Amino acid sequence: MPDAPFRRLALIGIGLIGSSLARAAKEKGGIADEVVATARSAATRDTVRRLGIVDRVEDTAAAAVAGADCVMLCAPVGAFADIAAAIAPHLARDAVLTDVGSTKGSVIRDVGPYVPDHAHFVPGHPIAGTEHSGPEAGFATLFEGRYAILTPPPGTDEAAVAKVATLWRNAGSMVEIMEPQHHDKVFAIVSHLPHLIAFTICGTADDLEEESRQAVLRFAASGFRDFTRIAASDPEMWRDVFLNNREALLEMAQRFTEDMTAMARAVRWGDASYIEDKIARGRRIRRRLIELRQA
Ligand SMILES: NC(=O)c1ccc[n+]([C@@H]2O[C@H](COP(=O)([O-])OP(=O)(O)OC[C@H]3O[C@@H](n4cnc5c(N)ncnc54)[C@H](O)[C@@H]3O)[C@@H](O)[C@H]2O)c1
Ligand SMILES: O=C(O)C(=O)C[C@]1(C(=O)O)C=C[C@@H](O)C=C1
Repeated sequence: MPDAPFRRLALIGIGLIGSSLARAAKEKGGIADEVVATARSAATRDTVRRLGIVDRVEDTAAAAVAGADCVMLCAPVGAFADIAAAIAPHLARDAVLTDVGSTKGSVIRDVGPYVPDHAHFVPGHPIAGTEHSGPEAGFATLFEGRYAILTPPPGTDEAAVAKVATLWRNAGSMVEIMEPQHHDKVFAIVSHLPHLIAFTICGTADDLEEESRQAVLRFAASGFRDFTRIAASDPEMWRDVFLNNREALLEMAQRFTEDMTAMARAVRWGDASYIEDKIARGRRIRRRLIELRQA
């Protein structure tokens, strides 16, 4: 097992992402010698105790961070400001505070002001997940071969950034450093908009009158099924992502709406070459993505 960059890791919130990292720490090593966790509800804390995936479960975030040299926020991003306010007075000297939130500008805005001078703040985002949530949904290999993006504010202690990078590399990820605004724009198009579209198309189908709806479910082929996989994701997490990447998401949604209107117009007027051209472009993108993954 590789040497761990941290002695004690405190996970604040432990669902799919936190529990996957806890499992990776136990099964792969190289993450932290000891993992402590807390969650908002007693039921989740009991589940985590029963699963035996961490060394200790604490009832409060303040108790979980005491004596930890790494604290990772793994709750929905809308809860980060309150969590940061609650844990700030309990952070150890030179503790590294990081997170896994899907938005980065909002996390820097909400958490940054609470970070005491004696601690280091290294925002992060593992680009790995599934449509499942909760501590039972995690697995140790989730981060393998995936990117982990870090968005440290200017002047962040380089040793702290290096330690968080080592943690993610040992979990199996490729680490990239990005500007938070650039991150939010990129993930608005490759992650947040696709989820918004999936939730919306399922809603559109569900709004159809009862008879057609039964047909929709009965004859749902893989195209619609692929959307329902994404649409099965956690409502609280995605509500927070949308509301905390509002500007970039609205810009991408606007561009998408314009492109969809153009496509609908081509269908209405029978513009075969426009339609074929757009479909061929989608196909090229899919092929390029597959080639990149194989490289
Ligand atoms: N699911 C994904 O695909 C994915 C991928 C990358 C990053 N993320 C980010 O990771 C974070 C966690 O997502 P997840 O998929 O693990 O969610 P999840 O729903 O599986 O788990 C969230 C956990 O946070 C806890 N929690 C909620 N509010 C809390 C609070 N106020 N205080 C303490 N704990 C609280 C819940 O009890 C649960 O244990 C989110 O910020 C999300 O944006 C998710
Ligand atoms: O694979 C999935 O199901 C995901 O939704 C994972 C996914 C994504 O959109 O790619 C979702 C949210 C993240 O912040 C990162 C990854």
